[in-house]
Amino acid sequence: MPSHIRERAQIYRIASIPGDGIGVDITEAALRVLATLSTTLGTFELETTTFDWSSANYLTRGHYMPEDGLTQLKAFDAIYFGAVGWPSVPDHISLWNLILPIRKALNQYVNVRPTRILAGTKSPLVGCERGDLDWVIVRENSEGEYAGQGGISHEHSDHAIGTELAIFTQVGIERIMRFAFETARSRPRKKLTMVTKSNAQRHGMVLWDRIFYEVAKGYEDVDIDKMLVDAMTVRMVLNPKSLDTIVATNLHADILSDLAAALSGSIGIAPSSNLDPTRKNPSMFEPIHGSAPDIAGKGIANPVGAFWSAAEMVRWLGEEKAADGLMRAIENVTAAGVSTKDLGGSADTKTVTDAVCKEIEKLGKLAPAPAPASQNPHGLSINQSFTNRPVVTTIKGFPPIVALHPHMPMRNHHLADLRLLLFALHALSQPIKQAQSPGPHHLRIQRIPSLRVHRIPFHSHHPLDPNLVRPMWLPEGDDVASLDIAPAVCVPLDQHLILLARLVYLRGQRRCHRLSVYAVDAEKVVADEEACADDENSAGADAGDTRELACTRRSRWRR
Ligand SMILES: NC(=O)c1ccc[n+]([C@@H]2O[C@H](COP(=O)([O-])OP(=O)(O)OC[C@H]3O[C@@H](n4cnc5c(N)ncnc54)[C@H](O)[C@@H]3O)[C@@H](O)[C@H]2O)c1
Ligand SMILES: O=C(O)C[C@@H](O)C(=O)O
Repeated sequence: MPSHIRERAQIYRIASIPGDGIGVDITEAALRVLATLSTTLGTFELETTTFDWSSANYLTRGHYMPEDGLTQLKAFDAIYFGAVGWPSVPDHISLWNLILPIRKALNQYVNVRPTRILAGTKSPLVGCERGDLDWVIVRENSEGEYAGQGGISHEHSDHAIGTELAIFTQVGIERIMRFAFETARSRPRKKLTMVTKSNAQRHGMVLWDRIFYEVAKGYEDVDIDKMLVDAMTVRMVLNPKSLDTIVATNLHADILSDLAAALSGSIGIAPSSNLDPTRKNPSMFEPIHGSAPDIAGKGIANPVGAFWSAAEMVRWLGEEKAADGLMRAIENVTAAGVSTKDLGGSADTKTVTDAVCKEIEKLGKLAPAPAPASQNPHGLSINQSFTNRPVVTTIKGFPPIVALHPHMPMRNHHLADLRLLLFALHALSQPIKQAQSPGPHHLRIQRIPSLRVHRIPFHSHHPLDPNLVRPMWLPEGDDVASLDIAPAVCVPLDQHLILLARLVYLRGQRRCHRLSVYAVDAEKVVADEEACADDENSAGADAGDTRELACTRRSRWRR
């Protein structure tokens, strides 16, 4: 890597909610493992804030979250959750005052629950070997029996009536189906099984069936089948190999995923990701188990599900290699037979955690050096690897360059999705400060914030397809005066097309110009953005020639 280029570790802000019972033990263990991962790899940092929202505090304060709890969470890049629920508080109070409002308010409409038999562990199913059970359950996470509709009338009489209304909407079903198809398509077997109960439940479940087949038309490469949930339990036990990706309603998938976890060895190993695929809100990662009051405080909870959830969080944040490393470390430990009682071992939570940390450190020593950044002939330097994580590269004399390829589970086939590009704009609209060292020309971004953007009533033409008008996402708090996105300059760089664009917007009272550089190829969308200036300073910053532009920027930022 040329000496004038430095890569900075990416910083992510994590909200940690340990909750109750073993949620506290496994969250502590997971944060330790994450800290070891971050220190060992040096490619990312986590700034963790812990919230003491628990049943014990509910009993003393009268609430789990404060009134602005959900707003507070929105400021983070991701949420790490332990478990909630304690015998002294009715379960529907704990669930409906903490975890369910988070899932709902933060639009986490997908719950991904992978299950497989980890190295060194055994399924209770006779003859079921590693590889015979390798599933991803996609749980609809916002509606069904969890919609919160219903009530109790005549409560204190012999005629009490309780209703629990299951709500299924076209929008809700379609979006989960698309996510499930994309998930199935991304896996080697490209196989999706849809689960309902459309024989007995003749409205919402029938709608599920219909939409499943409609969405399937766009995924002819995915092999599909449909099961009734009762028969599905039989198939999971008797023919686990016949399944791969599974999509089911909120309630059905909740139940099936506990069964799946048990069939893969223990509920203690199973992870989950509550995702907002739009990435407008932080997603939440948690093991699927509860607070396990029967073993709480004994230090014997299996932390593997918590570690796996942490790996999924890191992956969602874009740190693929770190996630793979963490999974390797976990499986090296299970393969060595270091496991808790639920998996047939005798280790406690701390022993397993220590072992995983040691494995991470060992793997860190073997890790190859990061790929060097490439320098294009026009003076713009872009990280060559175009990985899924945001890469911040600082170049002496230039503002930082950010390469973003947000990990989009919904594959976007458009070449340059403006939303992604504006993520980069938003990232750079955060305070950029002149570093104290190493020199006056060295600029850096303090952090990449969570992608808090809001939709504004504004549309623009797609840069590559003038007929395609798309909604835009803009930096929070900034008013757009005008937008000028045009492929004025196209420079081929390693098989990537570089487009320049100019965004003019108001920041407070100032009028700002922002020049953007987009690197695009057929499969990836990478936004590479830089240069923002007050109006009076931006003269000459026209997208005429890349080399000239680079020079303009250099002199402007040197002042
Ligand atoms: N997402 C959540 O926060 C969540 C999920 C499920 C249950 N809950 C709540 O948790 C409380 C207890 O629920 P439950 O008993 O039905 O389910 P649970 O998952 O807490 O426990 C079920 C059984 O599995 C064992 N177990 C769970 N996790 C384990 C681990 N990591 N290592 C070893 N053994 C483990 C427990 O000891 C228990 O025997 C309830 O209040 C419930 O509402 C919360
Ligand atoms: O969502 C639920 O029903 C609570 C718990 O079972 C879970 O899966 O998180």
